[in-house]
Amino acid sequence: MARYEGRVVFVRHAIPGEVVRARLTEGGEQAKFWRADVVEVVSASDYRRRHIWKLADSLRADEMGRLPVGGAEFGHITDQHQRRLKGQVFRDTLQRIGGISLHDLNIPQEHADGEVHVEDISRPHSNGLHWRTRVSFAVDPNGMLSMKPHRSNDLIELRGMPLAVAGIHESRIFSADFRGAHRVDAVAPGGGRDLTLVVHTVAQGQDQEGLRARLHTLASEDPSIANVLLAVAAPGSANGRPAGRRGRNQRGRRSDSTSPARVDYELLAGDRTVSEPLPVGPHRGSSAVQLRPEGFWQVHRGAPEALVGVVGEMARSAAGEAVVDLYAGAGLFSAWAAQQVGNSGRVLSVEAADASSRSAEELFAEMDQVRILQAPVERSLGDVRSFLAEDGRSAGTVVLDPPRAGAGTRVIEGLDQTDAAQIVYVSCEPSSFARDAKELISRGWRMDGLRVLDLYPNTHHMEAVASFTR
Ligand SMILES: C[S@@+](CC[C@H](N)C(=O)[O-])C[C@H]1O[C@@H](n2cnc3c(N)ncnc32)[C@H](O)[C@@H]1O
Repeated sequence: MARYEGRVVFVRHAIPGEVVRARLTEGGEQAKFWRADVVEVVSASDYRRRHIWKLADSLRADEMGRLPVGGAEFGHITDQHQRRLKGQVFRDTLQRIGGISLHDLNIPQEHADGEVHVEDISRPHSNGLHWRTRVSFAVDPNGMLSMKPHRSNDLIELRGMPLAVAGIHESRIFSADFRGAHRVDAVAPGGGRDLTLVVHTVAQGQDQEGLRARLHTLASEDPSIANVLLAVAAPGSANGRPAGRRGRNQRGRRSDSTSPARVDYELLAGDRTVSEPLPVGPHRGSSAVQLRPEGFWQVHRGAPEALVGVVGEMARSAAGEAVVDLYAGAGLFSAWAAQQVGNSGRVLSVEAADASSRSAEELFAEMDQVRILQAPVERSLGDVRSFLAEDGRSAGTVVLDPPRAGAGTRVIEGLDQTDAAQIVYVSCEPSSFARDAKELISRGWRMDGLRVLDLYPNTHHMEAVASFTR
Protein backbone atom coordinates (compact mmCIF):
# COMPACT_ATOMS: atom_id res chain seq x y z
CA MET A 1 0.00 0.00 0.00
CA ALA A 2 1.32 3.47 -0.91
CA ARG A 3 -0.01 7.00 -0.54
CA TYR A 4 -0.12 9.67 -3.22
CA GLU A 5 -1.11 13.15 -2.12
CA GLY A 6 -2.94 11.60 0.82
CA ARG A 7 -4.85 9.05 -1.24
CA VAL A 8 -4.31 5.32 -0.66
CA VAL A 9 -2.92 3.46 -3.69
CA PHE A 10 -2.87 -0.33 -3.70
CA VAL A 11 0.23 -1.27 -5.66
CA ARG A 12 0.40 -4.80 -7.01
CA HIS A 13 3.69 -6.57 -7.73
CA ALA A 14 5.67 -4.51 -5.20
CA ILE A 15 7.23 -5.72 -1.93
CA PRO A 16 6.87 -3.67 1.27
CA GLY A 17 9.89 -1.38 1.66
CA GLU A 18 10.64 -1.02 -2.06
CA VAL A 19 10.74 2.18 -4.08
CA VAL A 20 8.97 1.61 -7.39
CA ARG A 21 7.40 3.39 -10.31
CA ALA A 22 3.82 2.23 -10.81
CA ARG A 23 1.22 2.77 -13.49
CA LEU A 24 -2.36 3.50 -12.35
CA THR A 25 -4.81 0.79 -13.38
CA GLU A 26 -7.83 2.24 -11.56
CA GLY A 27 -8.27 5.77 -10.38
CA GLY A 28 -10.30 8.93 -10.89
CA GLU A 29 -10.84 11.98 -8.73
CA GLN A 30 -13.94 10.54 -7.05
CA ALA A 31 -12.38 7.16 -6.25
CA LYS A 32 -11.71 6.48 -2.57
CA PHE A 33 -8.49 4.69 -3.44
CA TRP A 34 -6.51 3.93 -6.55
CA ARG A 35 -4.86 0.77 -7.86
CA ALA A 36 -1.56 0.49 -9.71
CA ASP A 37 0.90 -2.05 -11.10
CA VAL A 38 4.68 -1.80 -10.71
CA VAL A 39 6.43 -1.02 -14.01
CA GLU A 40 9.92 -0.22 -12.69
CA VAL A 41 11.78 -1.09 -9.50
CA VAL A 42 13.90 1.85 -8.33
CA SER A 43 15.15 0.26 -5.11
CA ALA A 44 14.56 -3.49 -4.85
CA SER A 45 13.80 -5.57 -1.77
CA ASP A 46 16.32 -8.28 -0.85
CA TYR A 47 13.40 -10.68 -1.28
CA ARG A 48 12.72 -9.81 -4.92
CA ARG A 49 13.45 -12.46 -7.58
CA ARG A 50 12.79 -12.74 -11.29
CA HIS A 51 9.09 -13.58 -11.59
CA ILE A 52 8.46 -17.32 -11.99
CA TRP A 53 6.01 -16.72 -14.85
CA LYS A 54 6.71 -14.25 -17.64
CA LEU A 55 3.04 -13.55 -18.43
CA ALA A 56 2.29 -12.70 -14.79
CA ASP A 57 5.35 -10.46 -14.39
CA SER A 58 4.24 -6.82 -14.31
CA LEU A 59 7.71 -5.61 -15.42
CA ARG A 60 7.94 -7.77 -18.54
CA ALA A 61 4.22 -7.25 -19.27
CA ASP A 62 4.75 -3.49 -19.27
CA GLU A 63 7.62 -3.84 -21.77
CA MET A 64 5.18 -5.67 -24.04
CA GLY A 65 2.54 -2.97 -23.58
CA ARG A 66 -0.03 -5.04 -21.71
CA LEU A 67 -1.15 -6.00 -18.19
CA PRO A 68 0.14 -9.11 -16.38
CA VAL A 69 -2.25 -12.08 -16.02
CA GLY A 70 -3.67 -12.60 -12.56
CA GLY A 71 -3.26 -15.69 -10.43
CA ALA A 72 0.47 -15.49 -9.55
CA GLU A 73 0.70 -12.05 -7.97
CA PHE A 74 3.41 -13.12 -5.45
CA GLY A 75 5.64 -14.80 -8.05
CA HIS A 76 8.31 -12.07 -7.81
CA ILE A 77 8.87 -12.71 -4.06
CA THR A 78 11.15 -15.41 -2.62
CA ASP A 79 9.16 -18.37 -1.26
CA GLN A 80 10.03 -17.85 2.38
CA HIS A 81 9.25 -14.15 2.28
CA GLN A 82 5.88 -14.83 0.64
CA ARG A 83 4.99 -16.90 3.68
CA ARG A 84 6.30 -14.23 6.05
CA LEU A 85 4.07 -11.63 4.35
CA LYS A 86 1.05 -13.94 4.44
CA GLY A 87 1.65 -14.49 8.16
CA GLN A 88 1.70 -10.72 8.73
CA VAL A 89 -1.51 -10.29 6.71
CA PHE A 90 -3.20 -13.04 8.72
CA ARG A 91 -2.06 -11.58 12.06
CA ASP A 92 -3.12 -8.03 11.08
CA THR A 93 -6.50 -9.15 9.70
CA LEU A 94 -7.24 -11.07 12.88
CA GLN A 95 -6.46 -7.92 14.85
CA ARG A 96 -8.19 -5.41 12.56
CA ILE A 97 -11.43 -7.28 11.85
CA GLY A 98 -11.62 -9.66 14.79
CA GLY A 99 -10.00 -7.48 17.43
CA ILE A 100 -7.97 -10.61 18.28
CA SER A 101 -4.31 -10.46 19.27
CA LEU A 102 -2.24 -13.64 19.17
CA HIS A 103 -0.68 -12.57 22.47
CA ASP A 104 -4.09 -12.85 24.16
CA LEU A 105 -4.73 -16.38 22.96
CA ASN A 106 -3.65 -19.57 24.59
CA ILE A 107 -2.18 -21.08 21.46
CA PRO A 108 0.81 -23.29 20.91
CA GLN A 109 4.48 -22.54 20.81
CA GLU A 110 4.59 -21.75 17.08
CA HIS A 111 2.87 -18.40 17.58
CA ALA A 112 4.24 -17.60 21.03
CA ASP A 113 6.24 -14.68 19.59
CA GLY A 114 3.03 -13.02 18.41
CA GLU A 115 3.73 -13.91 14.77
CA VAL A 116 1.81 -16.28 12.49
CA HIS A 117 4.21 -18.76 10.94
CA VAL A 118 2.82 -20.00 7.64
CA GLU A 119 3.80 -23.58 6.85
CA ASP A 120 5.15 -24.76 3.51
CA ILE A 121 3.53 -27.92 2.14
CA SER A 122 5.10 -27.95 -1.34
CA ARG A 123 7.87 -30.19 -2.57
CA PRO A 124 11.37 -28.94 -1.71
CA HIS A 125 12.93 -26.62 -4.32
CA SER A 126 9.71 -26.49 -6.34
CA ASN A 127 9.63 -22.66 -6.27
CA GLY A 128 5.92 -22.99 -5.58
CA LEU A 129 5.31 -24.35 -9.10
CA HIS A 130 3.23 -27.29 -10.35
CA TRP A 131 0.80 -27.73 -7.48
CA ARG A 132 -2.62 -26.86 -8.96
CA THR A 133 -4.67 -29.89 -9.98
CA ARG A 134 -7.54 -27.66 -11.10
CA VAL A 135 -7.47 -24.54 -13.27
CA SER A 136 -10.26 -22.54 -14.94
CA PHE A 137 -9.27 -20.90 -18.20
CA ALA A 138 -11.06 -18.28 -20.25
CA VAL A 139 -11.20 -18.71 -24.03
CA ASP A 140 -10.19 -15.92 -26.42
CA PRO A 141 -11.94 -15.16 -29.75
CA ASN A 142 -9.48 -17.48 -31.55
CA GLY A 143 -10.48 -20.37 -29.31
CA MET A 144 -7.18 -20.35 -27.36
CA LEU A 145 -6.99 -20.89 -23.61
CA SER A 146 -6.35 -17.58 -21.87
CA MET A 147 -6.44 -15.76 -18.57
CA LYS A 148 -7.37 -12.22 -17.57
CA PRO A 149 -5.30 -9.61 -15.78
CA HIS A 150 -6.52 -8.64 -12.31
CA ARG A 151 -9.83 -6.72 -12.58
CA SER A 152 -9.67 -6.57 -16.37
CA ASN A 153 -11.55 -8.25 -19.19
CA ASP A 154 -8.53 -8.43 -21.52
CA LEU A 155 -7.75 -11.99 -22.59
CA ILE A 156 -4.13 -13.10 -22.72
CA GLU A 157 -3.39 -16.28 -24.61
CA LEU A 158 -1.47 -18.96 -22.69
CA ARG A 159 1.09 -21.57 -23.74
CA GLY A 160 1.07 -23.27 -20.34
CA MET A 161 0.24 -22.56 -16.71
CA PRO A 162 3.29 -23.12 -14.49
CA LEU A 163 1.38 -23.23 -11.21
CA ALA A 164 -0.52 -26.23 -12.57
CA VAL A 165 0.76 -29.81 -12.34
CA ALA A 166 2.66 -31.07 -15.38
CA GLY A 167 -0.42 -32.97 -16.58
CA ILE A 168 -2.09 -29.60 -17.24
CA HIS A 169 0.95 -27.34 -17.85
CA GLU A 170 2.47 -29.59 -20.53
CA SER A 171 -0.81 -30.67 -22.06
CA ARG A 172 -1.84 -30.18 -25.69
CA ILE A 173 -4.90 -28.22 -24.61
CA PHE A 174 -2.88 -25.00 -25.08
CA SER A 175 -2.78 -25.56 -28.82
CA ALA A 176 -6.37 -26.82 -29.10
CA ASP A 177 -9.20 -24.81 -30.60
CA PHE A 178 -12.02 -24.15 -28.11
CA ARG A 179 -13.96 -21.67 -30.27
CA GLY A 180 -17.59 -21.63 -29.13
CA ALA A 181 -16.64 -22.08 -25.45
CA HIS A 182 -16.17 -19.27 -22.93
CA ARG A 183 -14.54 -21.29 -20.12
CA VAL A 184 -12.59 -24.53 -19.84
CA ASP A 185 -11.96 -26.20 -16.47
CA ALA A 186 -8.99 -28.57 -16.53
CA VAL A 187 -8.69 -31.18 -13.77
CA ALA A 188 -5.71 -33.50 -13.27
CA PRO A 189 -6.87 -35.94 -10.57
CA GLY A 190 -4.23 -36.84 -8.00
CA GLY A 191 -1.85 -34.47 -9.79
CA GLY A 192 -1.34 -37.14 -12.47
CA ARG A 193 -1.21 -37.08 -16.26
CA ASP A 194 -4.84 -37.91 -17.05
CA LEU A 195 -6.98 -34.88 -17.72
CA THR A 196 -10.66 -34.15 -17.38
CA LEU A 197 -12.04 -31.13 -19.23
CA VAL A 198 -15.30 -29.37 -18.46
CA VAL A 199 -15.99 -27.10 -21.41
CA HIS A 200 -18.58 -24.37 -20.82
CA THR A 201 -20.57 -22.92 -23.67
CA VAL A 202 -23.54 -20.71 -24.33
CA ALA A 203 -23.17 -21.20 -28.09
CA GLN A 204 -26.13 -22.56 -30.04
CA GLY A 205 -26.64 -24.32 -33.36
CA GLN A 206 -23.66 -24.66 -35.68
CA ASP A 207 -21.23 -23.00 -33.29
CA GLN A 208 -22.04 -25.57 -30.63
CA GLU A 209 -21.85 -28.40 -33.19
CA GLY A 210 -18.43 -27.23 -34.35
CA LEU A 211 -17.15 -27.12 -30.77
CA ARG A 212 -18.55 -30.59 -30.07
CA ALA A 213 -16.82 -32.01 -33.17
CA ARG A 214 -13.46 -30.45 -32.27
CA LEU A 215 -13.70 -31.79 -28.71
CA HIS A 216 -14.40 -35.30 -30.03
CA THR A 217 -11.28 -35.06 -32.20
CA LEU A 218 -9.16 -33.71 -29.34
CA ALA A 219 -10.24 -36.57 -27.05
CA SER A 220 -9.63 -39.24 -29.68
CA GLU A 221 -6.18 -37.91 -30.65
CA ASP A 222 -4.85 -37.24 -27.14
CA PRO A 223 -4.84 -40.32 -24.88
CA SER A 224 -4.17 -38.20 -21.79
CA ILE A 225 -7.64 -36.63 -22.08
CA ALA A 226 -9.71 -39.08 -20.08
CA ASN A 227 -13.02 -37.23 -19.81
CA VAL A 228 -14.64 -34.38 -21.69
CA LEU A 229 -17.86 -32.88 -20.43
CA LEU A 230 -19.72 -30.18 -22.33
CA ALA A 231 -21.56 -27.82 -19.97
CA VAL A 232 -24.32 -26.07 -21.87
CA ALA A 233 -25.97 -23.16 -20.10
CA ALA A 234 -29.68 -23.11 -20.83
CA PRO A 235 -30.62 -20.01 -22.83
CA GLY A 236 -31.79 -17.29 -20.48
CA SER A 237 -30.48 -19.02 -17.34
CA ALA A 238 -28.58 -16.73 -15.04
CA ASN A 239 -25.33 -18.35 -15.93
CA GLY A 240 -23.25 -18.57 -19.00
CA ARG A 241 -20.92 -15.77 -19.63
CA PRO A 242 -21.15 -13.45 -16.67
CA ALA A 243 -22.16 -10.13 -18.19
CA GLY A 244 -22.06 -8.18 -14.97
CA ARG A 245 -23.39 -8.67 -11.50
CA ARG A 246 -27.01 -8.12 -12.47
CA GLY A 247 -28.61 -8.21 -15.85
CA ARG A 248 -31.80 -9.10 -17.70
CA ASN A 249 -32.21 -12.56 -19.11
CA GLN A 250 -33.77 -13.24 -22.47
CA ARG A 251 -37.27 -13.26 -21.08
CA GLY A 252 -36.71 -9.81 -19.65
CA ARG A 253 -36.77 -10.91 -16.02
CA ARG A 254 -34.13 -9.69 -13.62
CA SER A 255 -31.48 -12.22 -12.83
CA ASP A 256 -28.28 -12.09 -10.88
CA SER A 257 -25.05 -14.00 -10.71
CA THR A 258 -26.03 -15.73 -7.48
CA SER A 259 -29.10 -17.42 -9.01
CA PRO A 260 -28.63 -21.15 -9.53
CA ALA A 261 -27.52 -21.77 -13.09
CA ARG A 262 -29.39 -24.24 -15.26
CA VAL A 263 -26.61 -26.15 -16.91
CA ASP A 264 -26.99 -29.37 -18.89
CA TYR A 265 -23.94 -31.61 -18.90
CA GLU A 266 -23.22 -33.79 -21.92
CA LEU A 267 -20.53 -36.44 -21.73
CA LEU A 268 -18.40 -36.40 -24.91
CA ALA A 269 -15.62 -38.76 -23.78
CA GLY A 270 -14.82 -40.93 -20.76
CA ASP A 271 -17.14 -41.78 -17.88
CA ARG A 272 -17.74 -38.48 -16.03
CA THR A 273 -15.81 -39.61 -12.99
CA VAL A 274 -12.72 -38.10 -11.47
CA SER A 275 -10.98 -40.38 -9.05
CA GLU A 276 -9.04 -38.63 -6.24
CA PRO A 277 -6.91 -40.61 -3.77
CA LEU A 278 -8.22 -40.38 -0.22
CA PRO A 279 -5.48 -39.78 2.32
CA VAL A 280 -7.51 -41.21 5.21
CA GLY A 281 -10.03 -43.52 6.64
CA PRO A 282 -10.92 -47.08 5.99
CA HIS A 283 -10.34 -46.27 2.33
CA ARG A 284 -6.71 -45.27 2.80
CA GLY A 285 -4.27 -46.65 0.26
CA SER A 286 -6.75 -48.93 -1.38
CA SER A 287 -9.41 -46.59 -2.55
CA ALA A 288 -10.37 -43.19 -3.76
CA VAL A 289 -13.31 -40.86 -3.81
CA GLN A 290 -15.19 -40.76 -7.12
CA LEU A 291 -16.03 -37.14 -7.88
CA ARG A 292 -18.15 -35.55 -10.54
CA PRO A 293 -15.79 -33.24 -12.46
CA GLU A 294 -17.86 -30.20 -11.51
CA GLY A 295 -17.76 -31.01 -7.78
CA PHE A 296 -15.36 -29.43 -5.27
CA TRP A 297 -11.95 -30.86 -4.40
CA GLN A 298 -8.94 -29.14 -2.83
CA VAL A 299 -6.77 -27.48 -5.48
CA HIS A 300 -3.22 -28.10 -4.21
CA ARG A 301 -2.09 -31.65 -4.91
CA GLY A 302 -0.82 -31.97 -1.32
CA ALA A 303 -3.78 -30.23 0.35
CA PRO A 304 -6.03 -33.20 1.19
CA GLU A 305 -3.27 -34.97 3.08
CA ALA A 306 -1.94 -31.80 4.75
CA LEU A 307 -5.37 -30.58 5.86
CA VAL A 308 -6.52 -33.94 7.15
CA GLY A 309 -3.25 -34.17 9.09
CA VAL A 310 -3.76 -30.79 10.76
CA VAL A 311 -7.49 -31.29 11.44
CA GLY A 312 -6.67 -34.73 12.89
CA GLU A 313 -4.03 -33.29 15.21
CA MET A 314 -6.30 -30.49 16.40
CA ALA A 315 -9.57 -32.35 16.85
CA ARG A 316 -10.13 -33.94 20.24
CA SER A 317 -12.73 -36.45 19.03
CA ALA A 318 -12.33 -40.06 20.10
CA ALA A 319 -13.86 -43.43 19.28
CA GLY A 320 -17.59 -43.58 19.91
CA GLU A 321 -18.11 -39.81 19.67
CA ALA A 322 -20.02 -37.64 17.20
CA VAL A 323 -18.48 -35.44 14.48
CA VAL A 324 -20.37 -33.02 12.25
CA ASP A 325 -18.66 -32.07 8.97
CA LEU A 326 -20.19 -28.82 7.65
CA TYR A 327 -19.57 -27.65 4.05
CA ALA A 328 -18.35 -31.19 3.58
CA GLY A 329 -17.86 -31.34 -0.19
CA ALA A 330 -17.39 -34.96 -1.25
CA GLY A 331 -16.50 -35.93 2.31
CA LEU A 332 -12.75 -35.44 2.78
CA PHE A 333 -13.05 -34.64 6.51
CA SER A 334 -16.02 -36.99 6.93
CA ALA A 335 -13.71 -39.82 5.83
CA TRP A 336 -11.20 -38.78 8.48
CA ALA A 337 -14.02 -38.50 11.06
CA ALA A 338 -15.44 -41.92 10.22
CA GLN A 339 -12.06 -43.46 10.89
CA GLN A 340 -11.58 -41.44 14.06
CA VAL A 341 -14.89 -42.25 15.74
CA GLY A 342 -15.06 -45.85 14.46
CA ASN A 343 -18.14 -48.05 14.19
CA SER A 344 -19.50 -46.98 17.55
CA GLY A 345 -19.35 -43.26 16.68
CA ARG A 346 -21.42 -41.18 14.28
CA VAL A 347 -20.70 -38.63 11.54
CA LEU A 348 -23.09 -36.11 9.97
CA SER A 349 -21.83 -34.72 6.64
CA VAL A 350 -23.64 -31.59 5.34
CA GLU A 351 -23.13 -30.21 1.83
CA ALA A 352 -25.39 -28.15 -0.42
CA ALA A 353 -24.06 -28.96 -3.90
CA ASP A 354 -25.69 -31.92 -5.59
CA ALA A 355 -22.54 -33.12 -7.42
CA SER A 356 -20.41 -33.30 -4.25
CA SER A 357 -23.16 -34.66 -2.04
CA ARG A 358 -23.76 -37.53 -4.46
CA SER A 359 -20.07 -38.42 -4.34
CA ALA A 360 -20.27 -38.51 -0.54
CA GLU A 361 -23.35 -40.78 -0.72
CA GLU A 362 -21.39 -43.23 -2.85
CA LEU A 363 -18.26 -43.03 -0.71
CA PHE A 364 -20.07 -43.81 2.53
CA ALA A 365 -22.76 -46.12 1.11
CA GLU A 366 -21.53 -49.06 3.18
CA MET A 367 -20.78 -47.14 6.36
CA ASP A 368 -23.81 -46.95 8.62
CA GLN A 369 -22.20 -44.49 11.00
CA VAL A 370 -22.03 -41.72 8.35
CA ARG A 371 -25.18 -39.77 7.52
CA ILE A 372 -25.19 -37.50 4.45
CA LEU A 373 -27.43 -34.45 4.40
CA GLN A 374 -27.68 -32.48 1.16
CA ALA A 375 -28.80 -29.02 2.29
CA PRO A 376 -27.47 -25.54 2.97
CA VAL A 377 -25.77 -25.43 6.36
CA GLU A 378 -27.81 -22.42 7.44
CA ARG A 379 -30.98 -24.51 7.06
CA SER A 380 -29.53 -27.59 8.77
CA LEU A 381 -28.75 -26.16 12.18
CA GLY A 382 -31.74 -27.91 13.79
CA ASP A 383 -30.48 -31.26 12.41
CA VAL A 384 -26.99 -30.52 13.69
CA ARG A 385 -28.36 -29.71 17.14
CA SER A 386 -30.41 -32.90 17.39
CA PHE A 387 -27.61 -35.01 15.93
CA LEU A 388 -25.16 -33.81 18.59
CA ALA A 389 -27.75 -34.17 21.36
CA GLU A 390 -28.72 -37.77 20.41
CA ASP A 391 -27.96 -40.48 22.99
CA GLY A 392 -27.16 -37.75 25.49
CA ARG A 393 -23.51 -37.74 24.39
CA SER A 394 -22.02 -34.48 25.48
CA ALA A 395 -18.79 -34.40 23.50
CA GLY A 396 -19.00 -33.58 19.83
CA THR A 397 -16.74 -31.95 17.29
CA VAL A 398 -17.82 -29.75 14.40
CA VAL A 399 -15.52 -29.36 11.40
CA LEU A 400 -16.45 -26.13 9.64
CA ASP A 401 -14.97 -25.49 6.17
CA PRO A 402 -17.06 -22.77 4.52
CA PRO A 403 -16.40 -21.07 1.18
CA ARG A 404 -14.66 -17.69 1.10
CA ALA A 405 -17.61 -15.75 2.48
CA GLY A 406 -17.26 -17.63 5.78
CA ALA A 407 -20.00 -19.17 7.93
CA GLY A 408 -21.69 -15.94 9.04
CA THR A 409 -23.57 -14.93 12.16
CA ARG A 410 -26.57 -17.20 11.67
CA VAL A 411 -24.44 -20.34 11.44
CA ILE A 412 -22.14 -19.33 14.30
CA GLU A 413 -25.17 -18.54 16.47
CA GLY A 414 -26.74 -21.89 15.56
CA LEU A 415 -23.55 -23.81 16.38
CA ASP A 416 -23.26 -22.03 19.70
CA GLN A 417 -26.68 -23.48 20.61
CA THR A 418 -25.57 -27.08 20.02
CA ASP A 419 -23.77 -29.42 22.41
CA ALA A 420 -20.54 -29.19 20.38
CA ALA A 421 -17.48 -29.23 22.62
CA GLN A 422 -15.09 -28.16 19.84
CA ILE A 423 -15.22 -26.42 16.49
CA VAL A 424 -12.34 -26.98 14.08
CA TYR A 425 -12.61 -24.14 11.59
CA VAL A 426 -10.87 -24.52 8.20
CA SER A 427 -10.70 -21.21 6.33
CA CYS A 428 -9.37 -19.99 2.99
CA GLU A 429 -10.14 -16.31 3.70
CA PRO A 430 -8.60 -14.49 6.68
CA SER A 431 -11.18 -11.66 6.77
CA SER A 432 -14.29 -13.85 7.01
CA PHE A 433 -12.44 -16.11 9.44
CA ALA A 434 -11.61 -13.10 11.65
CA ARG A 435 -15.25 -12.00 11.64
CA ASP A 436 -16.53 -15.50 12.54
CA ALA A 437 -13.79 -15.97 15.16
CA LYS A 438 -14.85 -12.70 16.78
CA GLU A 439 -18.47 -13.96 16.92
CA LEU A 440 -17.39 -17.23 18.52
CA ILE A 441 -15.17 -15.50 21.09
CA SER A 442 -17.94 -13.05 21.98
CA ARG A 443 -20.12 -16.09 22.78
CA GLY A 444 -17.57 -17.51 25.20
CA TRP A 445 -15.49 -19.75 22.88
CA ARG A 446 -11.68 -19.72 23.16
CA MET A 447 -9.33 -20.11 20.23
CA ASP A 448 -6.82 -22.69 21.45
CA GLY A 449 -5.16 -23.84 18.25
CA LEU A 450 -4.08 -22.15 15.02
CA ARG A 451 -2.08 -23.37 12.03
CA VAL A 452 -1.78 -21.53 8.72
CA LEU A 453 -0.71 -23.45 5.62
CA ASP A 454 0.63 -22.17 2.31
CA LEU A 455 -1.81 -24.08 0.09
CA TYR A 456 -1.56 -21.47 -2.69
CA PRO A 457 2.13 -20.63 -3.37
CA ASN A 458 2.93 -17.60 -5.54
CA THR A 459 -0.49 -16.10 -4.77
CA HIS A 460 -1.63 -14.03 -1.77
CA HIS A 461 -4.00 -16.78 -0.57
CA MET A 462 -3.52 -19.02 2.48
CA GLU A 463 -5.47 -21.61 4.48
CA ALA A 464 -5.99 -21.54 8.24
CA VAL A 465 -7.12 -24.27 10.61
CA ALA A 466 -8.18 -23.13 14.09
CA SER A 467 -9.62 -24.89 17.11
CA PHE A 468 -12.28 -23.31 19.33
CA THR A 469 -13.45 -24.82 22.62
CA ARG A 470 -15.60 -23.58 25.53
C1 LIG B 1 -14.10 -24.91 0.88
S1 LIG B 1 -15.15 -26.14 0.23
C2 LIG B 1 -14.82 -27.43 1.38
C3 LIG B 1 -15.19 -28.82 0.96
C4 LIG B 1 -14.59 -29.95 1.80
N1 LIG B 1 -14.57 -29.67 3.21
C5 LIG B 1 -13.21 -30.33 1.30
O1 LIG B 1 -12.22 -29.99 1.94
O2 LIG B 1 -13.13 -31.01 0.27
C6 LIG B 1 -16.71 -25.52 0.65
C7 LIG B 1 -17.89 -26.39 0.29
O3 LIG B 1 -19.08 -25.76 0.78
C8 LIG B 1 -20.13 -25.97 -0.13
N2 LIG B 1 -21.12 -24.93 0.18
C9 LIG B 1 -21.12 -23.62 -0.20
N3 LIG B 1 -22.14 -22.97 0.39
C10 LIG B 1 -22.79 -23.88 1.17
C11 LIG B 1 -23.91 -23.79 2.04
N4 LIG B 1 -24.56 -22.65 2.24
N5 LIG B 1 -24.30 -24.91 2.69
C12 LIG B 1 -23.64 -26.08 2.50
N6 LIG B 1 -22.57 -26.22 1.68
C13 LIG B 1 -22.16 -25.13 1.02
C14 LIG B 1 -19.48 -25.92 -1.49
O4 LIG B 1 -20.26 -26.60 -2.43
C15 LIG B 1 -18.13 -26.61 -1.19
O5 LIG B 1 -18.24 -27.99 -1.43
